[in-house]
Amino acid sequence: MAGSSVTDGAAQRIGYITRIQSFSACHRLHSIHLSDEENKRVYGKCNNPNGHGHNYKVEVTVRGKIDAHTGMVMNLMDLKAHIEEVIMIPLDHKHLDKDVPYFAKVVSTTENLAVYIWDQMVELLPPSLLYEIRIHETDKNIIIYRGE
Ligand SMILES: Nc1nc2c(c(=O)[nH]1)N=C([C@H](O)[C@H](O)COP(=O)(O)OP(=O)(O)OP(=O)(O)O)CN2
Ligand SMILES: [Zn+2]
Repeated sequence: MAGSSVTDGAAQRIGYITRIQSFSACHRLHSIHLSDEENKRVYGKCNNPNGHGHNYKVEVTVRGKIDAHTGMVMNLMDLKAHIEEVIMIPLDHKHLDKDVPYFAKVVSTTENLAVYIWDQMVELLPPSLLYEIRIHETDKNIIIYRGE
C-alpha cells in the first residue's frame, strides 16, 4: 500500500504472550459463609481439616501491540519479575489459608486464586495489558479468569 512500510504494519499487530509458572501450596476448602455440615457436603474430601496440597501451574497471558521498535508486546524479563512478586514470593510453599491474608476470609478455590493473582498482577502491568490467568490446579482441573 502506498505510503505504508513494514514498520507501520507491525505497529498495528496484536500479540499474546504467556509465561508459565509452577508453585506448590496447600489449602483447605472451607467457606466462612457455610456451616461445618454444609462445608463437608459441598467440598467433600477437600474440606479435610488438615488440608491437602497441589502443584499448581499458572499461565499468565498478556495481550497488546507488538512494538515496532522493540518487536515485543512486553519484555518477558519484566513479566518474569512480576510473577516472582505476585506468585512465587507470597504463594510458593505456603498454606494459602493461613499464610496469605487474602484467604483468611475468602475460600481458596482455584477460581478465587485466579482472581487474587489477577488483582495483584493488574496493578503492576501497563493498563489493559493483562489478558488471562489460567491455573492448572491438577492435570485435569483448569480454571480461567479474564478480569470480568
Ligand atoms: N470449582 C472448583 N471445584 C473444586 C475446586 C476448585 O478450586 N474449584 N477444588 C477442589 C479441590 O481443591 C481438589 O483438590 C480437587 O482435586 P481432585 O478432585 O483430587 O482433582 P482431580 O479431579 O484432578 O483428581 P482425581 O484423582 O481424578 O479425582 C475440588 N473442587
Ligand atoms: Zn485443593
